[in-house]
Amino acid sequence: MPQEEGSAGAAPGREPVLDVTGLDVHYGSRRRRRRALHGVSLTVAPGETLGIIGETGSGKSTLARAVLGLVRASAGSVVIDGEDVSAYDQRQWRGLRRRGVVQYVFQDPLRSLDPDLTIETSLAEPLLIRGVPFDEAAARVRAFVSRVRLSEDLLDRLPGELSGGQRQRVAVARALVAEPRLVILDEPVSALDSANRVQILRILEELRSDGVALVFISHDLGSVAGIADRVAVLYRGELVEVGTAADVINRPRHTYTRLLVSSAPTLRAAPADRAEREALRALLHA
Ligand SMILES: Nc1ncnc2c1ncn2[C@@H]1O[C@H](COP(=O)(O)OP(=O)(O)OP(=O)(O)O)[C@@H](O)[C@H]1O
Repeated sequence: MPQEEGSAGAAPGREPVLDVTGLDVHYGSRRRRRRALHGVSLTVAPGETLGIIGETGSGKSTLARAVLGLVRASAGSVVIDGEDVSAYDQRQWRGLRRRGVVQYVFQDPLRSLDPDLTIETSLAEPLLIRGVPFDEAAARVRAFVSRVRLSEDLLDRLPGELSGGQRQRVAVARALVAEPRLVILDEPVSALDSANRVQILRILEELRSDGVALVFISHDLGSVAGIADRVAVLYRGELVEVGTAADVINRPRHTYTRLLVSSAPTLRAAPADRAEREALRALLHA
């Protein structure tokens, strides 16, 4: 099978930051055991953004959790920045997180931010944990705040005193301030209005030049298409198609991808009509 169809390989010659091979994840036990991911393989290179799209229940969050060590895989391996983390215990995971190698941004920024810490403390924390001296951390926080287009006036506030868009910018800043190698963003713009959505996507686009690898998860192909170098399509726990964003949109190969593209009219000059979408759905469920 050609590589682009089912395994998201990084560009040759660059050591991947994330290398997932043959990942299986199950939930439940015995008769309630259910497979959530099957045979997922992907890599993400430094400075690359991989978009992962799929409908609700396709396994996107499970993939993120497995990469972050929050659920245990039943088969396969996860290598982050050259370290095989598949068999890490809790202590080793704590060490990896403390070093700030991998960061996570949730759809709801309140989950990424401690409600009792000021924005300044939240942003400084990842740096202080890594041993950056206080004055240097404060200076880096101020520089980063302007990169994510937030006013320094917000630094003294609590997360509850910010708008949703401001909070998500803080969450993105917190994930990136300590220069991680890999950031996983799980539906980071889904809860935002279109102006804030565009702003966050622009900020991420700019920060990519720092060489961080981004995994951008969404159910919406439209949100991912503008930012991802490559797009991986997850369907019922399996990667069914991987390619450049342009290829996936203009030449979708899998029936499910064709349905996704046809359901996102802004992506195509001539959107599919209802009859075409019905026909694709029938084919998918045949
Ligand atoms: N803790 C859990 N226990 C049992 N089953 C789970 C658990 N978490 C997820 N699942 C199941 O695993 C499958 C994949 O779920 P997952 O949350 O990864 O999908 P998703 O693509 O992120 O969906 P959404 O877009 O709705 O967040 C679903 O069938 C879901 O019901």
